Amino acid sequence: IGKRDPRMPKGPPTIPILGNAHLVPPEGLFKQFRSWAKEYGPVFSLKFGPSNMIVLCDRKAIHALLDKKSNIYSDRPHTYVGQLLTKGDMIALEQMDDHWRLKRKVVAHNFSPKQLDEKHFKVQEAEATMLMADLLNDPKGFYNHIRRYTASVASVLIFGSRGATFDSFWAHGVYDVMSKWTEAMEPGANPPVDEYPLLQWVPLWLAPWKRRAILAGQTMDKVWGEAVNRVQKRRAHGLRRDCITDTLLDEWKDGMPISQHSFNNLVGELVEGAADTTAAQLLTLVMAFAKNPRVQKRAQEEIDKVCGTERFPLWSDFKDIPYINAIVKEGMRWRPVAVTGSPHRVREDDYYQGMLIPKDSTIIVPVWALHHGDEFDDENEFRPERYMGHSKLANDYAGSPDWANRDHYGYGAGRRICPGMHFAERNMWRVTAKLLWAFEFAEPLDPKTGKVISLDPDAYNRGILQAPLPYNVQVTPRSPQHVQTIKREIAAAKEFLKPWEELKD
Ligand code: HEM
Repeated sequence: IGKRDPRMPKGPPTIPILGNAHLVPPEGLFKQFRSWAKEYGPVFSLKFGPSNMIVLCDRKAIHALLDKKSNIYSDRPHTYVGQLLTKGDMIALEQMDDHWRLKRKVVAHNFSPKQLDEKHFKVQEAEATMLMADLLNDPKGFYNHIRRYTASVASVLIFGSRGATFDSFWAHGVYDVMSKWTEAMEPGANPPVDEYPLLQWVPLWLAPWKRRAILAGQTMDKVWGEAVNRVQKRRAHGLRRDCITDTLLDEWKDGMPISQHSFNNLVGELVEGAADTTAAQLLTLVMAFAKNPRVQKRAQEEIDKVCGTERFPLWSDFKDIPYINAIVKEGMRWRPVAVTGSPHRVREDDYYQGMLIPKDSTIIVPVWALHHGDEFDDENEFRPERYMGHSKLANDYAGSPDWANRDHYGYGAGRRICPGMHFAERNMWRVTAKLLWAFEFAEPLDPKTGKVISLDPDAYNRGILQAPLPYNVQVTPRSPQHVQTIKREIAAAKEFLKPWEELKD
């Protein structure tokens, strides 16, 4: 046990029983992947007791395996902690079976480019106007205003209720779930229970990691149970709203093809997928703007030429303001929220360039390590210019056979690639363009000395999803004309969002 099959890709030397388990740092495994790739080659392996992990820090290998052989590379590793947390009901952790296909279809249909560009965009536009209004009224609260925006857009589309302030259940509920979820699931934060199943029998009182997972699951059940209850209560009063949960409840009125718990988690998971990840990337961008006035200036020059001060940038300006797309991509490269991607599992023995990839190996796309490899000059610099040759959206590159030209791996790869990416790309483009059109972002000043307080670009939370820890920036409107234009649009945005106002009990 713990010994590497010599036919497998190379990796760090193993010790009996543990294999490489003793080498996993309690945090920062995502950075360690880069060091190991440099030492053992871009496709390397790790042993955790009897289990195998294959890390693909290599564009060509990702395409050859996850994209081209997705029929065998699209399961998920079994996770005891994930099971404790979700009771098996979570699309992101499920095996590639009929249950997963049914759920994936719901997501793909509701968040297709067509649905987004013909229907949902109006919600995104109106909420983005409200975000600008929030930043005008309370610039210091920008951190939660951005988190409110992403949660509220998702809650409108999914539950038919907006979170007008961060205090609203519809805005903060998802963050209550996610903070517990990401801590409980961080690679390295739990004992290797999947490799040594005996650990499952450690009693609860001796296993804080188990208690943490159960607690995270209880929070999840409570929040999504309440969300669905609120929808059902509203419907019992004859109030049907235009949203995904109502549509599914109508469609499945004669019987659900999944359990109630699975349904609650499915709709909840969509808000989870949408809110925290997108907010993390947007908060990364705001920090990058404050630290890089040059980037803001270049973007604003492009935006001003197209929009002036009289109107906001719109999605229809996408082609005319190419720097915004480059900024969004550079944010995904520089600080990808899913630092180690989401693990896949291979169904059968396979070979890559003569190396054995044993059945049931966990396959990792080490997103942060790929994005900080030697192919990027000054990989620690935030420099959108590196993406100026990539004028398309992420899905165009992910679906292309030209693997060498892929923009980034922030949404994963293969058949499990993020089904919310069309939604995320549009959210990020819209908000980034509008924020830069309206505001200047600068690092904060020390009130006593008047000196600039430099923001720490590495101050991120731990966990499988990493967002900047709360920080301060100065947010200043660019001109009175910009302020006037925002104010002019607020009434129409509020009116549009009225049908999704939160109901009072
Ligand atoms: C910037 C925003 C986002 C990022 C960076 C992101 C990233 C990811 C990644 C890395 C995966 C795993 C892919 C893989 O296994 O290879 C994933 C899966 C998933 N994402 Fe996203 N995501 C984002 C936004 C969204 C949105 C807006 C939604 C929902 C509308 C969503 C829903 C999902 C779901 C349901 C899965 C699981 C798919 C499966 O296992 O089949 N995500 N996402």
